[in-house]
Amino acid sequence: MHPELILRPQQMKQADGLTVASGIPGIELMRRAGRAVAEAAAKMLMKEAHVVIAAGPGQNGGDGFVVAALLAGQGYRISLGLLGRVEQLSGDAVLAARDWKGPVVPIDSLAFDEADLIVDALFGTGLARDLEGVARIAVERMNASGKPILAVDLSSGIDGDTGQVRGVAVKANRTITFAARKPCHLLMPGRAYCGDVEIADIGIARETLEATSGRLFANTPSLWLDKLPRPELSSHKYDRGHTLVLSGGATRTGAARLAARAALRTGSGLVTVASPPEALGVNAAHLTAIMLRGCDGPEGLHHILQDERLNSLVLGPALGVHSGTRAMVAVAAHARRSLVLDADALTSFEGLATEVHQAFRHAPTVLTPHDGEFMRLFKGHPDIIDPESKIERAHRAAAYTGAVLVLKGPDTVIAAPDGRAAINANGTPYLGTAGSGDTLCGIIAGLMAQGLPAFEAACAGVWIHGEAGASFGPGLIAEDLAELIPGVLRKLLT
Ligand SMILES: NC(=O)C1=CN([C@@H]2O[C@H](COP(=O)(O)OP(=O)(O)OC[C@H]3O[C@@H](n4cnc5c(N)ncnc54)[C@H](OP(=O)(O)O)[C@@H]3O)[C@@H](O)[C@H]2O)[C@@H](O)CC1
Ligand SMILES: [K+]
Repeated sequence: MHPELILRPQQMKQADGLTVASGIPGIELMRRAGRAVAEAAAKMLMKEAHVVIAAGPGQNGGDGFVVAALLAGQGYRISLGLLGRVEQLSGDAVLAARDWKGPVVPIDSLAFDEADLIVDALFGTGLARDLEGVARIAVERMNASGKPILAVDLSSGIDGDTGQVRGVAVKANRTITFAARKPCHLLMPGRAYCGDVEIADIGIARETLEATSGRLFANTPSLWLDKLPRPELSSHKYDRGHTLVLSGGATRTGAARLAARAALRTGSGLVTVASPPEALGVNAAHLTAIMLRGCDGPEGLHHILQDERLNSLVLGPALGVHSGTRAMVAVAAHARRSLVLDADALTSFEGLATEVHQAFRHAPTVLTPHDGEFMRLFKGHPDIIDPESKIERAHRAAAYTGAVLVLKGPDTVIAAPDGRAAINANGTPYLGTAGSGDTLCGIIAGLMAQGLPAFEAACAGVWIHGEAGASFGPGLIAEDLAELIPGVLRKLLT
């Protein structure tokens, strides 16, 4: 399978159509889909177990009929309930329903409480509106039963494209999807509702999936591994870039050091902390391999950047929310180095997004807001903050600023101004700890210092950060993260 591919519902429909046109009948695809679900169900069941199948009015329901026939043939006890009437079915679902020789009962008479396993085949990618009435009650009863639920394609009630709940949705333990993941398998809350997702190959060719999938990906190493820097025998530290991290004032210096250490651990050949004069003492007391320079405001930064070897900058963590920070961002953007902006560097532009309109299109720039920072930065720009899809929000912000957007959260989305986007899925709740975001900035800047383009650096950085956090688990603090980076890189590079 191709884990980086994601197909939006419309694109999946297109891939399905092309496959049928190439000579594989739709009912054959449906039978393969149903077989994959039946195989997964059988692995979850004892012999002669009772399987309750909720089938919907479309092709997702058709898959449900295939599952029913296959599992009945293997000796399982099946109850199948349909939303609507058999005569109302259309397309391949009609053929699939003919294969099922057992009774079809109205969905509201299904006894979910008596199931050993519930198969949710109510709605898939064709969900068109919020669940109401009988459909809504069926989902609520499934969830209330406490029985294990296996979803066909996706949890019914989840919007395949945005991952949002349409009124109510099935809390599935597991989902079998077909050919490729859909956005809802990675975006929250859909990811949580779908449970463990398995991709079943139903014979749709890779070329077809690639031709229809567009520029949205799952953030897996296959996206950027070939671009990850690998030092050669003849490499010199100066070949591996020089990252500059701006420090906050005397009582706010830790964030910059966290970012700086992460950049160094990620392979930036040299790293310097640029510190306000009054904070030089405290920074000096805590730095060893990382260098230190005094930097007095925007003019100081302008002066330091006369050194062309400083090729990657981190600006924002603990810098303070004020016009001085905005001026520093302007100097950095003007200097045309790789740039990572986070925290105060973003919040200082609260309500002033027009000041960053296309500001970053001349140099590789990555903005790393969480939802709150994103909303503050683009306040007054409903076209950017209102779309329901997180991918769309990130896309629009990237196009507006000319920067790569890392819209952080449990389902971090990375979007480039050229239209590429990736959804990350390896994050861990343990990353929600003070200083974790500073470390992420340092990783991304460290990768850009070594020549990785902004989008790949952001994707790789988010993934490495997630992997580092997950490898530690409970008790993780930001100081641990930088020390975990070598282990993650070792696995990627060897
Ligand atoms: N693509 C592929 O390669 C393959 C796809 N396959 C399968 O097909 C699935 C997609 O099938 P699909 O397009 O028929 O959509 P599906 O999700 O069954 O729902 C549509 C039906 O629900 C109805 N409806 C919608 N919303 C509603 C609501 N809120 N409340 C009530 N009703 C609502 C809607 O009615 P309408 O909107 O027309 O009134 C229509 O009747 C896909 O997920 C996968 O499982 C596999 O067989 C293998 C190959
Ligand atoms: K479903």
